[in-house]
Amino acid sequence: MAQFLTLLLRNRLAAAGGVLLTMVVLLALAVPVLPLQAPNVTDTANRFLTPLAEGHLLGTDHLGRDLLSRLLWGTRLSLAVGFAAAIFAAFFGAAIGIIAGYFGGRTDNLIMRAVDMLMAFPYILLALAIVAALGPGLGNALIAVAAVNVPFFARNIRGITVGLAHKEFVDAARLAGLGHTRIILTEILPNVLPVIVIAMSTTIGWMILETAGLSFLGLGSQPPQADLGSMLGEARSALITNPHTSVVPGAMILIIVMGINLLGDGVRDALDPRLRSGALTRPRPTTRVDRNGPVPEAERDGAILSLQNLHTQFHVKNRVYKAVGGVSLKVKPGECLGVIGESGSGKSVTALSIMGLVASPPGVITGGAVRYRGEDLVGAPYEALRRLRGDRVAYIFQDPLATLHPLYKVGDQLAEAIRVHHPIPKAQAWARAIALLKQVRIPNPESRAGSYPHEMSGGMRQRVGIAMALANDPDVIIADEPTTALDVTVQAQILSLLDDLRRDRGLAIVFITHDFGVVAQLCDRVAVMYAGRIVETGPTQAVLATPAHPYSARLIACVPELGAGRRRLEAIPGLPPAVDRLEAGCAFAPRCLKTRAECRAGEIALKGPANSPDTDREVRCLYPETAAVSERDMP
Ligand SMILES: Nc1ncnc2c1ncn2[C@@H]1O[C@H](COP(=O)(O)OP(=O)(O)OP(=O)(O)O)[C@@H](O)[C@H]1O
Repeated sequence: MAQFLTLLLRNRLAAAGGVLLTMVVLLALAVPVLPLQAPNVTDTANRFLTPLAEGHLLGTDHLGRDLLSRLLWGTRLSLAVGFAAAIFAAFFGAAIGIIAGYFGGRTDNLIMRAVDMLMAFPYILLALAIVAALGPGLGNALIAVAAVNVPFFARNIRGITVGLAHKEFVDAARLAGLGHTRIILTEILPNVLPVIVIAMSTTIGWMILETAGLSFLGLGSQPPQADLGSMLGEARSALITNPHTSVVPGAMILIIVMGINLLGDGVRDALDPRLRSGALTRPRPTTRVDRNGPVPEAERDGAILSLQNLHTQFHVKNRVYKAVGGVSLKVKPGECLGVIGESGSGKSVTALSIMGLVASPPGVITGGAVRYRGEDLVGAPYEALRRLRGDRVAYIFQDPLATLHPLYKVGDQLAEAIRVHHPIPKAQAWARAIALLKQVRIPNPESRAGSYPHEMSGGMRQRVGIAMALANDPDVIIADEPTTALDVTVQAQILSLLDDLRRDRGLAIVFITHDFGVVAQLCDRVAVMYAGRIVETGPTQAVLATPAHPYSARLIACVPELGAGRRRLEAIPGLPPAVDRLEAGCAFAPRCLKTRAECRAGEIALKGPANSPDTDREVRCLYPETAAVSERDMP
């Protein structure tokens, strides 16, 4: 709640709307105790007094009634009716939507067709018909306004509920034997509640306007009772001669509706952090580039892909998340580079930055270069990146279910991936798709090519993702934890396939993983990441045997060893730092056992361990583990 309020208040417009609305609501609540004149007492001798007349701050209306008093009493009534209508509409609409979405089938069909019928009438006509049937009066206007808004809530909430009804946690509740009512109340409702609140916050203003509209037509509040709409209706005949009588209630409607809408938008943003961060806006086809420093010079080192001091950040409102803070990596043809580190260390963002795939907003590449065959890809035109993506540089993503299209057969998706870059006949692409499925050890590939992603197991989908990466015989594969969903036998087969490809075809692989076993098996070199930076890099066997950075050492000590007997696994105490609040010095210092004052001051360079003859090893530490040197020096 506190976080919600902080987010809401940070939005200046929403805060202004909130202040405006709170003032109006407080004023409306205080009306009975304010020293106001009676709102309905007529005084024809003092008709149409202008504002600031003696005893009448806002003047009088056509019957000499005090406008200020009528305005405040009318505001109180309009607010009460608007809020009540919104609550009724939200309650009944959400209940209908949840029932239709949860039970589905015939129940859904019956309810939604009835809702469609209601929606088929223009809303004002429907409201008029309801008031005509029930008779004029504010209570009936409230019912009419609530009724015409029920379909809006019902449709919205039904859509969300359909998506939730078969989610794993709802199925789990069902399997645990919970009844429908309990599931709806404990599993569905908490998930749709924010949507209901958001929908309410954005429709209350509209409902106040609709109620005012009915009163304006004489169908809402009845004389002498004042609400904002009826005041406007009565002032209609004097619009030209005494405009203040219409301006006063009109201005109040404007203030209320504006206040509610500004606050409503703020509530929506605060309840949906993805909207705030820009994650729901359509991302640009390439990551935004805003390089502050000079572009690093190309190096002639035989690397097919090299990252030079790459910086990628997320700009969310006034916060800057430094997800990648100056990463330099290189991989040669036929080489496999492992990137390892705790969750959140920036491995995936580094990988996505290579082809400009970090979503913008909120992602921005703020420095460095990414060179493929010497060409800098940072800020390269979209067409150039599109030609490389999936063809020369391919990705295997972490979550294959999220990347495969649920409505197309996997064979078609593979064929499409090929035909996007190589316009070959469909039949030929289909045959290649089958060959690829075979290559990634999918049993019965001819029939499996005709399966939809949901018909496959997690491991099979993962292999389809791998097949798609191999589809165009790329030069570089960037694999982001590609074997996590695979059992050890299939994992071993896939690793040996990748290994064969790099040896036979010179495929370069950047392999992101948490698994040291995989790194040891496949990677020539390894880079250890922490808080968006490389803290150690070197040949895999050397780093695993004698880690130089205390973080690498402790990370390796966390790995259980098969057949190593009983040994205490040393978890690393504490948590990785938040990348929007990185302190000066070593980011690992708060968790390190060897921290000294100088570790927390200034930049620490990535360089070869002191006294080490090994130029291929680098560590970002002032006091690296000495074993890194001494053991390697042993004969
Ligand atoms: N849209 C975003 N807005 C703000 N911060 C983000 C966003 N996406 C990622 N981050 C931050 O960037 C950092 C790096 O995330 P990344 O996904 O690269 O981690 P990772 O090392 O790949 O983790 P994992 O192993 O769990 O996949 C994290 O601190 C994460 O919170």
